[in-house]
Amino acid sequence: MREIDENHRAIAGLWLPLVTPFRDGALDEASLARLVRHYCEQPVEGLILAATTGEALTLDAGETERLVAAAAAARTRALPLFLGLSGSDTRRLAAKLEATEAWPVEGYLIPAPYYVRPSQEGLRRHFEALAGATDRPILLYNIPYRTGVAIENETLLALAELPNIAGLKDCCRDPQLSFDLLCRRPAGFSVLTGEDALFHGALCQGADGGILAAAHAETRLFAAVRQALLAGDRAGALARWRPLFELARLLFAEPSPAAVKHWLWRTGLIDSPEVRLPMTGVSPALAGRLDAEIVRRGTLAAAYQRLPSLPRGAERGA
Ligand SMILES: O=C(O)C1=N[C@H](C(=O)O)C[C@H](O)C1
Repeated sequence: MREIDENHRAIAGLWLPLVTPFRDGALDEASLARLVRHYCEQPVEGLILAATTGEALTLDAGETERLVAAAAAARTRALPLFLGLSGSDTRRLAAKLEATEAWPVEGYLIPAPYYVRPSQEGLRRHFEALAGATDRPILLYNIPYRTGVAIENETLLALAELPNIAGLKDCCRDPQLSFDLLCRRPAGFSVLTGEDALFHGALCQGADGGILAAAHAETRLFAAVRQALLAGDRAGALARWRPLFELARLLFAEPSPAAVKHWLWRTGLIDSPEVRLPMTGVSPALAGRLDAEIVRRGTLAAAYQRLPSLPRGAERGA
């Protein structure tokens, strides 16, 4: 049976897979520090560095290390940092995990191996080996449409028995499978959705939170959806969610994170919207829609003030 390490807090609430700012081809540490300081003031429970949104596959080892060090140094509160690590060679990935032992991160987000399409037994043994290579908590990441292989619920439940397999970032895009997992998961195994447009639905099914690139924008409002549900205010949650659903779709209208970076650039949080190839910047048409939405939301923010307020302290997280 799973033993929950007292040091491993349950992972819940709104987590942000932070973009990696670039300027003139290099890691932009000034923008990174500005971003981290900004999100330290928002109701987020943690940051994930070098995940999909962080364009991890374009970072070299030195840049990833600098990214982590700079983000950790910029924190103005004890905001947990998780590191995205991916790979399709179990031995090399375990070595990468060990190499980050002294880095200032609290845990890892690790997707299924991509391209090679292993069996469920292969997936189980892969993650068992990784769990054995660190004492830190690991969030599994099931995103079959990116990796080419699904981690099935039976495999997830077997892995959930390991003490440092702390939970799942769920991007299976099948609400029935997600609900089946939520019904059968052991205590202490967190499930957070990584499907931005499904955030409200996942919370209603019992998910613990979300890891959402779209929450770079309107962060407080994303957090408020969950807080309203926790407070039993279903109508308030839905009222807050409707405009966020449209925003999430807009920010994913073209391959992510180009739109998120455009938004952050236009709102002054990063100095450049640069992405690294093979990702490309937003099209002129999407840039126009994003700019119009940024302007429109200036007005929307006022409308939110008129919604019934949440219980005291609720917006800060559970
Ligand atoms: O950065 C991530 O990791 C995220 N993954 C999902 C994806 O791969 O598209 C989306 C989520 O918002 C962030």
